Amino acid sequence: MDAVLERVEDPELKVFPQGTVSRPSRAEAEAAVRTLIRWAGDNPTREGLLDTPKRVVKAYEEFFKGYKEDPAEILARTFAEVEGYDDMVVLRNIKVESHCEHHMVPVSGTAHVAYMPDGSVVGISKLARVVEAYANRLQTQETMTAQIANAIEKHLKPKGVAVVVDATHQCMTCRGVKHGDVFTTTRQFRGVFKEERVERQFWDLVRAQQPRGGA
Ligand SMILES: Nc1nc2c(ncn2[C@@H]2O[C@H](COP(=O)(O)OP(=O)(O)OP(=O)(O)O)[C@@H](O)[C@H]2O)c(=O)[nH]1
Ligand SMILES: [Zn+2]
Repeated sequence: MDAVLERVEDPELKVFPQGTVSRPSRAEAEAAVRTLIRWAGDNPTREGLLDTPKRVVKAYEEFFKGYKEDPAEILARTFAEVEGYDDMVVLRNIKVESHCEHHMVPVSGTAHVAYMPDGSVVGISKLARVVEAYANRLQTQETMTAQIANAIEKHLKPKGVAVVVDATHQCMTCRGVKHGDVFTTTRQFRGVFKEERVERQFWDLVRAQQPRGGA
């Protein structure tokens, strides 16, 4: 009989995304990897595979560390001393390494994140950290894009937010339909970024080819 997953608040986790379930032990997670190795048709007790469950579980800790990160905390510190700076802040080409919730295989790409400050600004690295916090969880690209926009909107309360994610899904390139080179683009424009003029300025900045390392 399938184990019944009960919804519990794990004290080790700071964030409780919808449906968070009781967390198995490391030994249980390693045993699950041994099961998958046997399912693939190999022998988990042979020398080359002996330490693999340990490595896979360690890798999972890294891939899914976003569940322990709290975007509210990441965006908590803002700076108001900006000499009245009142235009958009755009971070282009933030690296995105994620895993799709349907196949748990890599999704790789980039995100462009912008916001229109309303008085104060946030440390720019924090925007990249918010992208990572959601990328390091299981979700669809659409969900991740909306989550990033929602977090910035909720915690920074800017005049607007724009998030564009461009990514390839290995579940489409390495298996299934096997269509390589397909990029999926998802976008969320909120507040003033819904205005055509502001959206155009955003795209102009995203597409601007500035020399790297230049002034
Ligand atoms: N919308 C969306 N779909 C995704 C994302 N990641 C993976 N998918 C799709 O999720 C779908 C799952 O479809 P299913 O029919 O349940 O699974 P499947 O049999 O493995 O599908 P195929 O990939 O077509 O072989 C597939 O079409 C995937 O391409 C994502 O981030 N967003
Ligand atoms: Zn997938």
